Amino acid sequence: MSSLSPLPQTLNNLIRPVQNALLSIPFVSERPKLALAASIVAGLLALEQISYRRKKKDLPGPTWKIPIIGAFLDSLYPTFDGYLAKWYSGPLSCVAVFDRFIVIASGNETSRKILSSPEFAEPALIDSMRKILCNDNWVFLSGKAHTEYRKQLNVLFTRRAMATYLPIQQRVNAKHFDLWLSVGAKAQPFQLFFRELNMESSLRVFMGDYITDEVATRISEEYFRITAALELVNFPIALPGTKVWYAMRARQYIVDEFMKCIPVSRKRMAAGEPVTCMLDSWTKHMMEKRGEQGEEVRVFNDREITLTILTFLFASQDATSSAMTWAFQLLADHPDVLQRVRDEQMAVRNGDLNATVDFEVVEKMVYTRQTVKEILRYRPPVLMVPYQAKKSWDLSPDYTVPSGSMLIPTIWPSLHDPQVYPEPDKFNPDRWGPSGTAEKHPKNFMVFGSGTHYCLGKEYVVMHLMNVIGTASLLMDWKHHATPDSEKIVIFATTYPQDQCVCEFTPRVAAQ
Ligand code: HEM
Repeated sequence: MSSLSPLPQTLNNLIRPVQNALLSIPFVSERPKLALAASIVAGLLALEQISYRRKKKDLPGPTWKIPIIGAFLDSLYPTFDGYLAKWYSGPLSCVAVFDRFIVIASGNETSRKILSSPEFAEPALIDSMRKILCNDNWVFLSGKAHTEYRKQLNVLFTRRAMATYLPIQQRVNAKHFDLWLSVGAKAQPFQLFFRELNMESSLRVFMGDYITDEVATRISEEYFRITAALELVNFPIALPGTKVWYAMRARQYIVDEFMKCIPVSRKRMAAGEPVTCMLDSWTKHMMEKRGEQGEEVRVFNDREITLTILTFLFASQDATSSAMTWAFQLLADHPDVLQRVRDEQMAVRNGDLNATVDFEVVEKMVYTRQTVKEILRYRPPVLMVPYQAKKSWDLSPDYTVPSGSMLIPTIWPSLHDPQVYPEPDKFNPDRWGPSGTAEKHPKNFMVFGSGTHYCLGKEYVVMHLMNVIGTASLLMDWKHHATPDSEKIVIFATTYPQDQCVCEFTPRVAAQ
C-alpha cells in the first residue's frame, strides 16, 4: 500500500482513459479531445467536492476532500493524538476516505444511539472484514437472523460453561508464567509475551488439545497478518501482497485446521468422553437436541462452527492482549493497588497459593474485579466500532446522516467524561466500589459496545483477566521500566503503550 501512486500520477491515470476514449471517436480532432478530457475530469472532481460538501454540511472536518483518496494517507498511520483531536472537535465530525463518507460520533448519547439502532445502522466491521472473516460468517447477519443465531451461542458463555474453561486457562497461565520467569530477570518488552498467553489460552479453551502445539504456534504467527490488516480503511482491492491478501491466506490456514478438529470432537462426544473445551461443549450440546429449558437446539454445520470460533478468536485476541498489557503496566505503576489485589487473592484462596480457583472463588474477588474494570475504563482496548448507515438518518437534531455512510461511535470520551468519572485521568479502582460512583453510570461503560451486537465474551474476558492478574500477583513480582513512551498510546488494531511495556519478572519469595 505504501507504493500507492502520488496524487499527480493518480490524476494522470484518471485523465488518460477519458482522453483515450475520446481519441477513439473519429470525428473529434486531437487538441479539442485533450481539452475535452481535461474538462470532463475537472467536472468529475468538482462533483466529488460538491457531493462531499453536501454530506458534510456544518460538521467539523476537512473543508475539502483530497481528490479521489480523501484522508486515505492519514488513515494508514493513525495516531492517538489525531483521534483525540477529532473526537473533541465536536460530538459529531466527519472525514472522507476514497468514496467512503465517514461520520465520527464522540458523544455518549450519539455513540450509543448508533450501536443500539439496528433499524438504521449495522456493524461495518471495516471494509476488508468480509474478505478476512468470509462473507457467510454469522457476524455479518443482521436483524432477526443475527439475534436468533447469537441466542444459540449464549450456551458457550454460561456460568456452567465458563466454569469448565477455568482449569484450561489456569493450566495455560501456569505454563506462561514459568516462561516469563525463565526470561524475565532481564528487562524487555513484554507485550508479545502477554499476547502469546492470550493466544494459547483462547486456542486451548476453544479447541482444546485437538490442535497440536505446532499448529497452535503457526496459528499464533499467522494471526499477526490478520491483526495487521485491521486498519479502519484498507486498500480496497485484496491484491496479492497487500495486507488483506496475507490476512485472507492466514484465515484459510486457521479455518482448515479448525475444520479438522470438529469430526474428532463429535466422535469423542458421541462416545461419551469428557468435555475438554468449548468445541466439545458445543458438539455435545447439539447432540442433546434440547437445551436446559427444553428449547430446541440448532444444529450447526462444520463450517458454521469453524467460522463462529474464528470470530471468537478474532474478537478476543487483540483486545484481550491489549487489556493484559495495560493491566501489568498499571499494576506495576500502582503498587498500592497491586498490594490490595494480592491481599484479596490470599484471602479468597484461604492463604493457600495452590488452592483450586473455581467459579465461586472468582466471584469473591471483588476488588480484583474493580481493578479489571478500571483498567478497561482507563485504557480501553477498542477505541471505535465501525458501523454503517442503512438509510438516511436523523442522528442528531442538527444532522442527518446520508444513507451508506460509515458511522464510527467512539468509546474513549464516554470513559473519560469527568462528570461521570471524576478525575478521569487517575487510575482508581475504588471508583467501582461502594465509595465510588462509576457503577451508577452503566451507559458510559461502552468498553464492550452496546445494543444487539454488544460483546458476547465480556464476562469471559473479565474472568480471564481477573484470573491472570490474581494468580500472577501471588506468584510473581514484576517491575515496569517506565520510559517516556509508556503513557503514549499506539494503535495496532487495539491500543498499546508505545514502548510495548518493558518489564522484569521475578518469582515472589512468598510463593517459593
Ligand atoms: C478486553 C477484551 C474485549 C473487548 C474490549 C471487546 C470489545 C468488543 C466490542 C467493542 C464489540 C462490538 C460491540 C458492538 O458492536 O456493540 C465486541 C463484539 C464482540 N465480541 Fe468482544 N471484546 C473483548 C473480548 C472478547 C472475547 C474474549 C470474545 C469471545 C471469546 C469476544 C467476542 C465478541 C463477539 C462474538 C462479538 C460480536 C457480537 C455480535 O456481533 O453479536 N470478545 N467486543
